[in-house]
Amino acid sequence: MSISETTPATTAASELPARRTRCALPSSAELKRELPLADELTRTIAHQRSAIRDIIHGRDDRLLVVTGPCSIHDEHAAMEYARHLQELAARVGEQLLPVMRVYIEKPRTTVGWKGFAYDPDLDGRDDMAGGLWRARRLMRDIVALGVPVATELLQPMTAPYIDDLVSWAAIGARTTESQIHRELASGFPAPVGFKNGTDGGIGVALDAMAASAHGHRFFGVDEQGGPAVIETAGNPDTQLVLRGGHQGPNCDPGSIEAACRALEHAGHPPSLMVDCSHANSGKDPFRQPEVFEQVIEQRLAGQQALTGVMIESHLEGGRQPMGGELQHGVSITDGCLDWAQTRSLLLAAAERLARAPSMASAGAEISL
Ligand SMILES: O=C[C@H](O)[C@H](O)COP(=O)(O)O
Ligand SMILES: C=C(OP(=O)(O)O)C(=O)O
Repeated sequence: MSISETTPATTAASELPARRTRCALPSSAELKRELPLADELTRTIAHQRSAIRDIIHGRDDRLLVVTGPCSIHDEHAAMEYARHLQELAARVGEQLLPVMRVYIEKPRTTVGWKGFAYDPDLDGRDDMAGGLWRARRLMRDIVALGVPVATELLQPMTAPYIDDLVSWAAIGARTTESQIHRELASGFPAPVGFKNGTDGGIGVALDAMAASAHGHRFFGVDEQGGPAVIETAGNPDTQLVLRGGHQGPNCDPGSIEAACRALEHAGHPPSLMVDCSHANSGKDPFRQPEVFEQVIEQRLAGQQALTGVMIESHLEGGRQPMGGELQHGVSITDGCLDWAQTRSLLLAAAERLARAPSMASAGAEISL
């Protein structure tokens, strides 16, 4: 369902003021009080973040695997996926560190459904208070399974509602160049991946890494919801994410080597993630395994800069339009690879990496 189907733009333009307050929201401190994190979960998340930092900085040679739906739209399906990932992680944990995509906001090229945090009931009412509450509860339930959570940081105001739950965050291709998102990343308490721009240019992501490594002061909202000057320390744990661009993919060995040279030139560590979806797969979700295989081949050939991979994956493959009766476990945004194929792909990769002499875990057996 697009926004234009729920809020007629012509009516809004002629009968409503250009901007108005629709309703109040709880502050992030209030939501965190309503849905608190137990000390044990806080420790689990600290451990997950530290494991991801170790991978990004080359202290742990496992492959970080950020996998999960393009967007969350159904908590039951998301929990089903999380339980599958929990089971798989126990089998591949020596070689791979699976992290679940729990994307509650979607950047749109023009207009469209903006995600679970905005419109959790998929009915155009935009119950954003309910969306934040349900998103926080869902992330907490997923972390309680021991599955680390990844998300995209899009609207700076939503981050404080979930920042204690996320172990890896992305800044998307449409916002990597934005100063506001670099400031946000500079104070985010977990590693952050910057995507290359939609045109394929990696310069904006390298600049973003440099900008977010610095501390910033900027206009924001404090935990109580009041206007405030926010001060950040700078985030040293950032990573380039290659997602392809208008000219096509950028995950071949030549592009990876060029990206490594550019990282080195900009003074960043040689560590990057390949997004198997988006322009790297020509937006065909079923081509993600080819891209994934390219990453594994390069790792096995000694390319240690490839520290992470991203897959858009759901219980079932493909995508479906919004509106009408929805099929369980099928994406309503970008097409996804189905869980069965995702599972086989990850088990086979773990098996191959386990046999690679350069891996710390060489020799470990994966039961297929
Ligand atoms: O990953 C998701 C999409 O590619 C991104 O949100 C843009 O979507 P759109 O082009 O359908 O708006
Ligand atoms: C929107 C996404 O990606 P990108 O920013 O690369 O388009 C995404 O991963 O959901």
